[in-house]
Amino acid sequence: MPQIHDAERAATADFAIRLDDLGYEVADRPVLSGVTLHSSARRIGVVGRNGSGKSTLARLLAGLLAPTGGRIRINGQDLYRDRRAALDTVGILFQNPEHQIIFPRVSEEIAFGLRHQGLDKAQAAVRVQAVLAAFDKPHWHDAPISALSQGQKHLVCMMAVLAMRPKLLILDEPYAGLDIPTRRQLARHLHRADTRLLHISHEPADLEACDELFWLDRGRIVARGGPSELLPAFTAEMIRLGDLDDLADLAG
Ligand SMILES: Nc1ncnc2c1ncn2[C@@H]1O[C@H](COP(=O)(O)OP(=O)(O)OP(=O)(O)O)[C@@H](O)[C@H]1O
Repeated sequence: MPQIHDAERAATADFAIRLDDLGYEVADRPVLSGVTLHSSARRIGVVGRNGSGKSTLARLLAGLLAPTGGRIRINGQDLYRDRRAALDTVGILFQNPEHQIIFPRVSEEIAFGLRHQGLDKAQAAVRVQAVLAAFDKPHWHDAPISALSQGQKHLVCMMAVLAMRPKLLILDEPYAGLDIPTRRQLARHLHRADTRLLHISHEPADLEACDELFWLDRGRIVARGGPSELLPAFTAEMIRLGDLDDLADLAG
């Protein structure tokens, strides 16, 4: 039905990621070069092998790093310069929950970002209870995070980020090292959440549900497309590379 199509387009068109000729250098060495990516898709995937620049791209998108060249706009905003807008716009989940978690108890960890967003203590407490209830974990309120498993720590990070109601959630390989049931459970929670996703991974299976994909190779976007065309091509190339005996790429 064309009306639904138009309505869907209008709903997604109001949120856009625009990267123009983005570059990032460390000590004169390019990590990302000439990255141009425009998308209003609800679930965007970025696939690339180890060292292709994925985590750097995630941090740039979240406004945690400043580009050394080009321009990034998320919803028209420069999130590196406008930290307040960044807090309200983008959440990020990292590979390792230990890099994200600061506080000893679950409720404190979830409340932290909310207080930064400007909620007072009572408002944050209400939001913490609500998110714990939504994930069926009210009994985790005072739980010491150090006693949780790796998968449970990932879930705490996810709850803390989603409690802030980001418009865009960036996933930087958050499922690495988790078993299949845990990955599937976390993925199900995420897909229920009312947020756009930008999922970064070297694992094609993580990205099958994306609407639009970008292939990052040696700091450049080398292909763009839907999962059914791009993921088989990526997998074939990874197998081809894996069959070579050349480890030069791992030398850094
Ligand atoms: N601050 C930095 N200092 C030195 N080198 C860096 C820095 N940040 C990134 N790099 C280099 O840039 C390249 C891309 O790193 P990045 O972590 O973004 O890749 P990645 O695709 O996320 O890799 P992986 O999948 O292995 O996590 C690597 O060669 C890395 O060593």
